[in-house]
Amino acid sequence: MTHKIAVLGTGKIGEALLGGMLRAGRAPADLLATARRGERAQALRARHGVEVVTNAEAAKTADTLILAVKPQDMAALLDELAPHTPADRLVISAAAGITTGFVESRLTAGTPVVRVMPNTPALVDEAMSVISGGTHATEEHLAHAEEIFGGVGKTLRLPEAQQDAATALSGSGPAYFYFLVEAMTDAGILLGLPRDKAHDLIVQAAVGASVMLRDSGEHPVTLREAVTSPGGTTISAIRELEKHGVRAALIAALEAARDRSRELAAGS
Ligand SMILES: NC(=O)C1=CN([C@@H]2O[C@H](COP(=O)(O)OP(=O)(O)OC[C@H]3O[C@@H](n4cnc5c(N)ncnc54)[C@H](O)[C@@H]3O)[C@@H](O)[C@H]2O)C=CC1
Ligand SMILES: O=C(O)[C@@H]1CCC=N1
Repeated sequence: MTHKIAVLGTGKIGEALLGGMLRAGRAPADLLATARRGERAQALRARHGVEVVTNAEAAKTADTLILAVKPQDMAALLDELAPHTPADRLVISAAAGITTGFVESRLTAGTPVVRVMPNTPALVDEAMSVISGGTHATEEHLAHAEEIFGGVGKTLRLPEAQQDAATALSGSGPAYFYFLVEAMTDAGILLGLPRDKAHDLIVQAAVGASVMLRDSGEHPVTLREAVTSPGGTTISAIRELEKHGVRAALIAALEAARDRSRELAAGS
């Protein structure tokens, strides 16, 4: 019997995962999706060729349920699923803040739950997915989650106590880089460059820097020092970044994201 995987709540991250599982070679017939609105269900069928069913149907039919609704919608979804979800289902939650304990407490006792924090580069198979097991998750369940999320990028196991921090770093992380690109493109406009050219210059600088960060084996400080010529342009820019407290701003920003993840766990 083939192993069926259902994505429940197929929004931005759910659809990214669905597409990734298809690219990784899973047959559309081995996947299910659920959606709240009819037009969304139709769009998912048309784009991915998967069956879109009710949450109850997904819980009855699939062996693995990936829950990708907003944290604020999780309690309602779990209440809907509980009567239809046998305890042998592997339940994977991708929601920020939501603990495995929260999910376990609303499902049949003994249900294995894995918490995963992916990110949107799953769309291009460059995701970072941080994985933690709940009370009843075995090595086999964790390996299965790694196999699913490994199809769209890298995976890393961390203790669940570090998931809120991981959410601040890698879950939200891509947004910080988009924000920086946006801001630096504005700087290009100020310096008189056309917007499209400024965008291309900054994006390629970001891609080049990212590949070097990943592949060179060098520390970021070493890489930055290699760009920073004595008496040159880069150090003039770095002085302004330090003067404006950009390092402190980033530390405070990620701390705020971590705190928000904790608040979401509390249901606010
Ligand atoms: N967007 C991101 O970069 C990341 C998001 N996440 C997590 O993924 C979850 C979803 O986030 P997004 O995809 O950004 O939000 P989204 O709003 O795009 O997707 C949520 C989807 O769930 C659907 N939904 C809500 N209740 C439902 C129900 N009872 N049955 C079926 N469908 C239902 C909504 O209609 C929507 O399409 C959140 O918990 C978030 O914390 C995790 C990592 C990264
Ligand atoms: O902003 C959010 O809450 C979600 C979780 C991580 C990335 N996006």
